Amino acid sequence: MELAESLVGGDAADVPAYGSGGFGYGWAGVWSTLASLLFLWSMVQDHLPFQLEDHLAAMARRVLAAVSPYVTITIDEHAADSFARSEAYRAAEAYLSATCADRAARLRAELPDGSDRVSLAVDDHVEVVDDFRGARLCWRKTKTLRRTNVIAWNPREEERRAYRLTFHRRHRALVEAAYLPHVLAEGRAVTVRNRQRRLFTNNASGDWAGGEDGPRVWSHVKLEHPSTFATLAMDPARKQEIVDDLEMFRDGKEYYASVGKAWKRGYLLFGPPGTGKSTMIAAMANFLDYDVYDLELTAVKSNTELRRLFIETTGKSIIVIEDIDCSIDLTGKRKKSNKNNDKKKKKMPWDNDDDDKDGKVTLSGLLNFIDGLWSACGGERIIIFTTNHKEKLDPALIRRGRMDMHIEMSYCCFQGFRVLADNYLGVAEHELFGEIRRLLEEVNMTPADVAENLMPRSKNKDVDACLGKLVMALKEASREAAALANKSLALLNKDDEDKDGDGDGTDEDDDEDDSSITSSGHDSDSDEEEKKAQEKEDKKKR
Ligand SMILES: Nc1ncnc2c1ncn2[C@@H]1O[C@H](COP(=O)(O)OP(=O)(O)OP(=O)(O)O)[C@@H](O)[C@H]1O
Ligand SMILES: [Mg+2]
Repeated sequence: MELAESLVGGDAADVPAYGSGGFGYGWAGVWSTLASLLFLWSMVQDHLPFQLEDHLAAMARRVLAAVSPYVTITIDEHAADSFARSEAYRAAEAYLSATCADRAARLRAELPDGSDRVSLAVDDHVEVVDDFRGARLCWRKTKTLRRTNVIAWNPREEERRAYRLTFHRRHRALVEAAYLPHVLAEGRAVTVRNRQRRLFTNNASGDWAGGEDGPRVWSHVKLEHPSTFATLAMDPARKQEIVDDLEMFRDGKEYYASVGKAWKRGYLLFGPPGTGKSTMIAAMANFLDYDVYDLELTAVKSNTELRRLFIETTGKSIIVIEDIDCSIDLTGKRKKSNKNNDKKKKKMPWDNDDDDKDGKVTLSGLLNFIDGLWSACGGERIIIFTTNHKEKLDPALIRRGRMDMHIEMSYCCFQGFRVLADNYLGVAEHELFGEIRRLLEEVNMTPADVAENLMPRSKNKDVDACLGKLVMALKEASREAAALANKSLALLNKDDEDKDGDGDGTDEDDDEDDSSITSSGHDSDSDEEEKKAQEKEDKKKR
């Protein structure tokens, strides 16, 4: 309605020649008189001072508005004092391209920035008629040259473009209340359908220097990952559950509003490396048609920066933090140096910082990012964390409401293998399938490894050779697993024998082992205390 209100400020002077445009109200005489007046007007225009000319033009508009049964609404390309294209203009353009372009005699082809698809728009000064609930609505794109004494670098800056919507005044209420909101909604939907999706990454805060349109906190490239749910290898029932959940989210705006929940949803993807967590994110983005914001948390220096990054994301997007356990100090305390840490471990922003110093991302900052008041602004956002070690994550971080759905990405099952075999080799059945099923039940192999084995080595897909290669790899993995199991068993037996030999059980090593097991309870208690103390400290700072 707000938009409708603002749009209805247009004048009624630019009424097109409806005698030929299809309105047919028998005003031919009036229009021909007007045409003569306009001709006369253009003749005298050049000889009048500016002020007088403007005055006469305003008067002519008033006279015309009084006698004409039509109303014209103008949607300018640029709102006053703005360089950016007005949203209403873009929506009208997208709406007309999608709904009325096929009726236009003259079209203009454009290749929008970063898109591969040519878009067709109604050309300047071409009239198209739209029907809406029995009302006929006439659209025309106009282009006038702005009169200015300033010489512009770019001649296009001189042009003033606008869409003019003309209709009979009896439809005015309908247009304001229903048609304009319809154009806006449809136009936005078309823009979303046609847009090139983007993959964003956060810039280091030192590079946030402001441009004309504000600081650039994110940079982006085209999102071109080809993964879909059809190509994702996993248990089909679980896959369907995820698809249903995503659909429910995407279409759930009213539902979320009705239950008083912010329109956002969190997914935790966990599992060993190579089981398809990142692939799943791409499949989700492709399914929902959302942008992806890949948040590199180690480049964020403070909770304030984190909030800023969130505010700068748009709706219809997935915000991803990969390997969350490696990106933040989940205990809220300072990390101890640990040489045995994961190979993926990244340098933390607080590594060289004093703990008491302000300016670092804390667990509570991250919790607020996901679930605080700010997280609700804008809506329609999905937040995804991935991890190889779910058990390392703070329960507060992954509780329902923050991470609503926990999805385990696991080793390749037979159903998953079938998807891969179909994708990579185009086979749905084969005599080796039975053996592969049996081996997959025995051995843990990631979908990444299965896929690599199935990948043909030449253009002529040799299905037998590829499946044979997989069988060999599975057998090899099975042998290795058996050897490892034997080795572990032998070590355990040796340990038992050592203990029996010691008798008193006061071996130093034993003590150490025991303490690491029993102290885990104590450690976790003191961890808990330290975490609470840290959170209090954070709150105070804020
Ligand atoms: N479930 C799967 N379905 C289809 N392809 C998969 C699947 N899992 C892995 N792959 C293949 O293996 C490659 C690696 O997978 P991906 O990067 O998604 O693993 P990941 O779980 O994110 O690993 P990491 O924990 O190391 O980040 C992908 O490019 C894809 O080709
Ligand atoms: Mg990954």
